[in-house]
Amino acid sequence: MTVPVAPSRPNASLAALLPFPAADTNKYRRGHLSLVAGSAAYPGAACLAADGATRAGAGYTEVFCAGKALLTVRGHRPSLVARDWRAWHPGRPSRGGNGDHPRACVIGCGFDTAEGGATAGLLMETLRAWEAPLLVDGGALGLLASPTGLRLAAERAAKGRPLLLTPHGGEAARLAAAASLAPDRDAPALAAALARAYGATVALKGPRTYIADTRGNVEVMDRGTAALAKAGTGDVLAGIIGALLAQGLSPVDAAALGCALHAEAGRAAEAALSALCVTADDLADFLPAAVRALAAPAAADAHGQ
Ligand SMILES: NC(=O)C1=CN([C@@H]2O[C@H](COP(=O)(O)OP(=O)(O)OC[C@H]3O[C@@H](n4cnc5c(N)ncnc54)[C@H](O)[C@@H]3O)[C@@H](O)[C@H]2O)[C@@H](O)CC1
Ligand SMILES: Nc1ncnc2c1ncn2[C@@H]1O[C@H](COP(=O)(O)OP(=O)(O)O)[C@@H](O)[C@H]1O
Repeated sequence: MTVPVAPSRPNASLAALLPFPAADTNKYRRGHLSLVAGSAAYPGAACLAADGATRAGAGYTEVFCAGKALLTVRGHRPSLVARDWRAWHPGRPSRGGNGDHPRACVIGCGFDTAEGGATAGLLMETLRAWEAPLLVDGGALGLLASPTGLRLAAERAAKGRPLLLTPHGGEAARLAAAASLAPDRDAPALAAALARAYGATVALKGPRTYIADTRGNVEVMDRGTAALAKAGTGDVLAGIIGALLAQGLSPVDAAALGCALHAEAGRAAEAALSALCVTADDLADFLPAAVRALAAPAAADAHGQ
């Protein structure tokens, strides 16, 4: 089974989506990202996602993590606001209302499925009650791959509440099995089928990343580098895309721009550090170079025509 795939967007279209701040903005108006991430086993994933989010422009990044991860997250960056995830209440209305105070939530980076009940409860309650855009990543994708997850995803779609999934190949296989999708699909067809089954925008990650929307459109992002094939780079990507959602981009635009920025940051890191030595910890520091690569008029390379 094959589906038509649109090519990577040109630089000019991506650059037009960059959410540079207005002169009279404030930290809340710029976008408030709630990052429900970081178990006792994987506190680093919350730190990596928060690095991506803050560098990608979120005005306020708030991490809700396991109690045992709090010290690690608080010590990672002074600008991060870190709270115990028992204080996460997805049904509470946001301060300032939606228009003046745009919000998004990323859930699942560093969720440890062995933690079972606690993380499953966080995901299911967030699917049910969180009205603003929601990105599900990492260990939460394994929890979503269940009859309850499928039902809550369908209920979100029926209410028009945006959902975005960022699986790697292993996580996509679990999501497909839970939705009884035949396994013999190529990556673009799998992304499209998952988008339909979960009523979500899907960025199926890999050497090429396929972004499928809920109407059956699929586009590829093929600017990456094998330097990105290291633990934790996906957590940084989730934070970047979450920050773009919080700044008002639609799920498909946030995925397209976020994946392109992540890939450009990987290439800039590779140029400085070599493909061997790049780590996920480096990526956020190369996001400024990625922004410049997309935004500069001189960046009209093969992707920019
Ligand atoms: N520093 C940290 O704290 C890190 C935490 N992480 C977290 O660790 C948790 C588990 O994530 P993992 O991805 O390690 O484990 P998973 O168990 O979710 O997935 C890995 C399994 O999927 C299979 N697989 C198939 N196709 C794959 C593909 N294209 N890419 C990767 N794996 C593929 C692998 O063979 C492996 O068996 C997540 O919550 C994640 O966010 C990881 O992101 C690594 C870094
Ligand atoms: N060979 C490759 N070429 C380009 N990009 C890659 C390659 N391998 C992995 N990536 C990218 O690296 C990231 C890995 O994400 P993921 O598998 O979720 O890692 P983790 O769970 O460790 O954070 C994805 O954005 C993926 O597209």
